[in-house]
Amino acid sequence: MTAGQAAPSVPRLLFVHAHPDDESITTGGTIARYAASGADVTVLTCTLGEEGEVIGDRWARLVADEADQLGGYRIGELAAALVALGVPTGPRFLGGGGRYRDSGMAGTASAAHPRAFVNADPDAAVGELVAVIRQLRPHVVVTYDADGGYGHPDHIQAHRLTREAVSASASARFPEAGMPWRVPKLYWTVAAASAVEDGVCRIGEIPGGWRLPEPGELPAVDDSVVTTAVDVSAVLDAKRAALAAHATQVSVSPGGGEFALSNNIAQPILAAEHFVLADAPSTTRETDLLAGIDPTALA
Ligand SMILES: CC(=O)N[C@H]1[C@@H](O[C@@H]2[C@H](O)[C@H](O)[C@@H](O)[C@H](O)[C@H]2O)O[C@H](CO)[C@@H](O)[C@@H]1O
Ligand SMILES: [Zn+2]
Repeated sequence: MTAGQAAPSVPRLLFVHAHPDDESITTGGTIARYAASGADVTVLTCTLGEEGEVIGDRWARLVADEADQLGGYRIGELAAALVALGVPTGPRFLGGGGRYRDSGMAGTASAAHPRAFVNADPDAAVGELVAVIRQLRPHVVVTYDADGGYGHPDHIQAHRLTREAVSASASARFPEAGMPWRVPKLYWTVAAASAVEDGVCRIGEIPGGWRLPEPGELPAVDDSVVTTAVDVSAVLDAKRAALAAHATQVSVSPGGGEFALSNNIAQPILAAEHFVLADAPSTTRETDLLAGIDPTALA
């Protein structure tokens, strides 16, 4: 083991996300569950979220078109969210904080920024991610599916770079990035359509100004592609607290059953989080990301 490496027998999971808030929105319950179980959990965030909108008036002028301070502020939100999820090591950014900038939603001018994540040099970014993987030696890596969950360019970029880095980590590429490490399981975080539909049906009273999603409006995948359902019902308070920590991006309803982004579209806080195990048979069905892995056999 080298400095910063976890003990061999402790399960190690790496979550690769595009912006501060994604870790809590899509995988907050899973992070909290495995952290609470004693696993070594790392959240790697690719940008600072500089191009986000801001909920409320207090910090509205931090946005990119005004003070352009939102990225720094969101580091603090991410730190608080990770405390709520039980990740003691705090925020960690691909290439170091500020290396890559939030590219903005598809079709926006911010994608032209030289540091925009979508403009990252693929070899450089993959090499940076390989170095993280080889240092952490994760048993599980989680990121988005090829569509980035809902098509955000930074999410799609995170998928592409993570997929290539997981493959490269096991190869002789990037010899300066440490000893090769084969990641046993690579997952995409997804939202199972049946769970989303059921959750939306259960939404009761919502805050003024929010609205219910239109049928099919929330990102979701057909249940048939989902390989893994992780029960997070025991850690929903931690997930709610983490969502609330991202207060410029996320609002949680007073009853705690729903959240909304700055678009004020109510989304259910689900008791299960769903994943697709990359390159696995579509018939795979599991309830544990670590299924089939013996950490003691993986030094
Ligand atoms: C969850 C997520 O990926 N959020 C991103 C996203 O933010 C959305 C964006 O501002 C959109 O215009 C709003 O309607 C929506 O409510 C927001 O969630 O894109 C931002 C810019 O790239 C990013 O900072 C934010 O983390
Ligand atoms: Zn995002």
